[in-house]
Amino acid sequence: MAYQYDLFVIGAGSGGVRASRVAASKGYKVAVAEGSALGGTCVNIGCVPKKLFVYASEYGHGFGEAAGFGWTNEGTKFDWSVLRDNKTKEIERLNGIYGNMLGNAGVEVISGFASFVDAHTVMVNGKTYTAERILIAVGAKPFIPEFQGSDLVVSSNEMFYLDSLPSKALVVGGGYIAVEFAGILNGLSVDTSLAYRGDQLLRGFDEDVRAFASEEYKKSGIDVRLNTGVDRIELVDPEDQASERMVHFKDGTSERFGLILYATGRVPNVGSLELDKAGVEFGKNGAVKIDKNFKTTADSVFALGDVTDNIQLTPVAIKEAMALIDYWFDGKEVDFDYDNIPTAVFSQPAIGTVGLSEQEAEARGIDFRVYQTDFRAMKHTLSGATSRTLMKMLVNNADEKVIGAHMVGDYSGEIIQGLGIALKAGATKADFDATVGVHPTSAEEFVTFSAGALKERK
Ligand SMILES: Cc1cc2nc3c(=O)[nH]c(=O)nc-3n(C[C@H](O)[C@H](O)[C@H](O)COP(=O)(O)OP(=O)(O)OC[C@H]3O[C@@H](n4cnc5c(N)ncnc54)[C@H](O)[C@@H]3O)c2cc1C
Ligand SMILES: NC(=O)c1ccc[n+]([C@@H]2O[C@H](COP(=O)([O-])OP(=O)(O)OC[C@H]3O[C@@H](n4cnc5c(N)ncnc54)[C@H](O)[C@@H]3O)[C@@H](O)[C@H]2O)c1
Repeated sequence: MAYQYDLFVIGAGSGGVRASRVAASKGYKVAVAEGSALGGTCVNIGCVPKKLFVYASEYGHGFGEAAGFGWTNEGTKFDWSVLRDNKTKEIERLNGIYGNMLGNAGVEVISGFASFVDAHTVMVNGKTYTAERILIAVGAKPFIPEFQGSDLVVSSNEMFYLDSLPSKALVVGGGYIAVEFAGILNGLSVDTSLAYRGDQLLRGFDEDVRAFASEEYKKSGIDVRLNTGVDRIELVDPEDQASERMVHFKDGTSERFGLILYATGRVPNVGSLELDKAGVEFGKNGAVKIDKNFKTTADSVFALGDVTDNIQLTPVAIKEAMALIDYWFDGKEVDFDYDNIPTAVFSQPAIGTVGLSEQEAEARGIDFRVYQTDFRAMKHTLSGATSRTLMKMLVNNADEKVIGAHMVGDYSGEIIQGLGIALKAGATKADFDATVGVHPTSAEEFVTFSAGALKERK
């Protein structure tokens, strides 16, 4: 049967743009449907605007720290609307670039939300389109639990377009988005509390990293409240939707906040797709089920990125798209390596991590040793800040390979990228030791770990 397209992609985000652009450049007739702005979560309401906000908030600490270096800065002021609107202009510029990129590659961009008619047909704005293959790349959306007053909170989506900044905010959650936005708000002089229901922030990260980061967040001015749950939320003035919110915590205390951000996870964005019409099965939270070649339970339908609820990172969605292209065009079975994916949390201080945590290495029964240090970075000898940097490295005793590297401190995100290459290449502790350091940096600690830094493990 003849189809209108070789490939129809649903969602022009990190994975969808890459898959459609490369497939078109290799000769496929491709269309992509996008219901919102081109570029998806990362470009519009994720990585990019978030990082711009992080830069903005770092100045909040920077002006104070500059005094120790001789600067006087009187009368510094922050105007939220300037940051928000300059950010939006930049994002609109990127939307245009994405449009051009897709157009130049010959991809037809269809504006609107798509849903399935069958395993080879989708509908957008009442019009049907047929394709030999369909790729689901619709990403994820914020999950906010339902409780009394849950309509009075915002998700990360709204944080990028707030009319004004509150003087006092509560962030609920303990993952990437919670700690990143707590840092942003705190740096922008908002009195910020971070409430997490568990014992420690950042579940899944190395335990030393979690504890160290948590302490550093406190030092930076965030009111970190662990084992803290919200019972219900009310408007302080029930007649005024814009009034402050009264948060009643589970321990019986109550407190007013101007803004409450819920960063309590993200779930696959499959609500509008009508997956059952295509015979596409999904599991927990709507995660589309795929095999190792990204094929769903329908032979003509594939899925990748956040909608599969695996590792929710932009470079992962992009690499998955490239692996799928290799499978389609070169018949290469996908063998995606989900180990050793470097990642950074752009909190303040930032966290960089690649490979195994100490707890993961233990759980895998590996015989390993740990080098660990924490120190005051040179900048802070004059800045007056009390913040410290943590570095940690795990080495497999069996083959001497470095199996994990972790850092909490300035530039962690930048530093961990290079270490990601080293781990991917199978570098040993001896390779690290043989590498000449870059002086004076924090990063050089990773090539100078000596026996003195061996951690005594229980
Ligand atoms: C606040 C925040 C900060 C983040 N920061 C980082 C970071 O610093 N680094 C990092 O690596 N990752 C970060 N992420 C995660 C990253 O954004 C995602 O992992 C990535 O965007 C996933 O790509 P994707 O292609 O799966 O989906 P998305 O980029 O989400 O794209 C999906 C697209 O599909 C569209 N869509 C949905 N349904 C339909 C439909 N029915 N029809 C047509 N279109 C549809 C959506 O509008 C969207 O544009 C962040 C996420 C958030 C929320
Ligand atoms: N720098 C980055 O690369 C970056 C930045 C932001 C987001 N992301 C990606 O986006 C994903 C989603 O981020 P996220 O922070 O929303 O999710 P997350 O899964 O990292 O964290 C969710 C947090 O909410 C808590 N939570 C869940 N349900 C709750 C409830 N009912 N009540 C109270 N707390 C609850 C969880 O315990 C957890 O701490 C991340 O896992 C990450 O992959 C990456």
